[in-house]
Amino acid sequence: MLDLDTLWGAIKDGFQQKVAPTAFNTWISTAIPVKLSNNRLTIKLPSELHRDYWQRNLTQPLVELAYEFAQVDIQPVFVIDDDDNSQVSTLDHPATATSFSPSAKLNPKYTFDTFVIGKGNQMAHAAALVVSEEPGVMYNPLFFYGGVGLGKTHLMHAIGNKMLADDPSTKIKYVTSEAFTNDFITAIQSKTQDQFREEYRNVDLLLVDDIQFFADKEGTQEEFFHTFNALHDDGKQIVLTSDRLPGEIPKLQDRLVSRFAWGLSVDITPPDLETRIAILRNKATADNIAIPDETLSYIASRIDSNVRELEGALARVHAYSKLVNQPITTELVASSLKSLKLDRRSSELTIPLIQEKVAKYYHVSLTDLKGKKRLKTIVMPRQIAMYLSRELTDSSLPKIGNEFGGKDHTTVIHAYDKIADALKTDSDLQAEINNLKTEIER
Ligand SMILES: Nc1ncnc2c1ncn2[C@@H]1O[C@H](COP(=O)(O)OP(=O)(O)OP(=O)(O)O)[C@@H](O)[C@H]1O
Repeated sequence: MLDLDTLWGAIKDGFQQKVAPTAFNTWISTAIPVKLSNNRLTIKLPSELHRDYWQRNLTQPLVELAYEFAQVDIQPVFVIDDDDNSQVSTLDHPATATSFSPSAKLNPKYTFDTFVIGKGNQMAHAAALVVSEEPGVMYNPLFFYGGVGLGKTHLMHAIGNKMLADDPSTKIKYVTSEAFTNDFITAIQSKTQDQFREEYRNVDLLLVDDIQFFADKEGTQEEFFHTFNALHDDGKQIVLTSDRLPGEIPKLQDRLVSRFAWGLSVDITPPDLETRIAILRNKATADNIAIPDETLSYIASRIDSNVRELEGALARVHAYSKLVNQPITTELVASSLKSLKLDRRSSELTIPLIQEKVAKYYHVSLTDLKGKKRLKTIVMPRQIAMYLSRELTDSSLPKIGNEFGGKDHTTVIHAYDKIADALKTDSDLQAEINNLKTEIER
């Protein structure tokens, strides 16, 4: 008869060989085996964070180590120390050790307080606030769309954080669409669809990030459709984000598109200069970085479309100033951005440069490249130039559209998707794009 202490001793020895000492001390030494019955091994962990880590990274090796030692398939069950409500999902479902994405991995820094309101996001911000105060009533679903790094995730988490602050018992689930898909696949593989449904339908607020990755995933869309309906019927709030409007997501089922239209869709556009400066100033204060106003303006003027890059630039400048042991000044920033090649994307790699190189490469005139002619010999280079503009610069979709004779951002998305799709199979095109990239980045 396999005894708990002997088994755990062997598992610990095994982990000692497998993982680095710090990891061992952090994750393994803090775990306490509680019970072994019917091959179910109950392990007590200090926090949700530990449990998430175990579920993600250590469950498989644990099962293997136990098998190696005792030739039994154990099913780990994690409970959290000193929390009576922490009887995690696996306990309620003795037949499996399936683990889905943890419930509310909200970033505590993403709150309404830390969000700077500007022209491009004020509507989104207001809608988010309304939803956080009266979830499931006004805008359901709330759908944020817009380019990368513009604060969609931040606002989504702010809603969750506010609801939790108002009522700590609120049940919230935040996942990316990929995590939803993975959970769904796990549920099918381990025949735990009921548990999956329980996880996703028994919440007050469901946040799904980047749903453009649902494109092409028929089965997942089907399941999400039912999840959506169940929550909506129950008056539970749903918040979604995507880089584009639902109708522009390729192969997104019509019934989902129409359901998403029940609520409110708000776009977030890149912040103007004043907002960028305010974001930088807030961030500098929060991180205790001493930096003159004119230097903040300088950084904000160099990076003009993506808040994530803006914050990244500040962090790098800060690190650089510590490295060279000098205070942050505009001169220091200029040289650090240069040495880090940080502003290359935004300053040197411009859309006009890309257009010029592409036009030359395919022997078409710049006017035609930016114009409206539908000749195949022109359309293809135009789409390639749009694709490269999105790949190589930080420009927003509307900005790219503008640079191509005032085209709509949906035209740019279409061009991008078309080329990205063709690149998967067309080796000639791959070679051409590679040549062009070398040409442009030279
Ligand atoms: N208005 C704002 N005020 C303060 N911080 C902001 C603002 N907008 C964005 N940020 C910060 O910029 C970073 C990127 O934002 P976020 O991750 O929310 O972007 P996103 O739109 O979800 O991007 P992606 O499409 O890549 O997921 C975060 O650190 C966020 O806190």
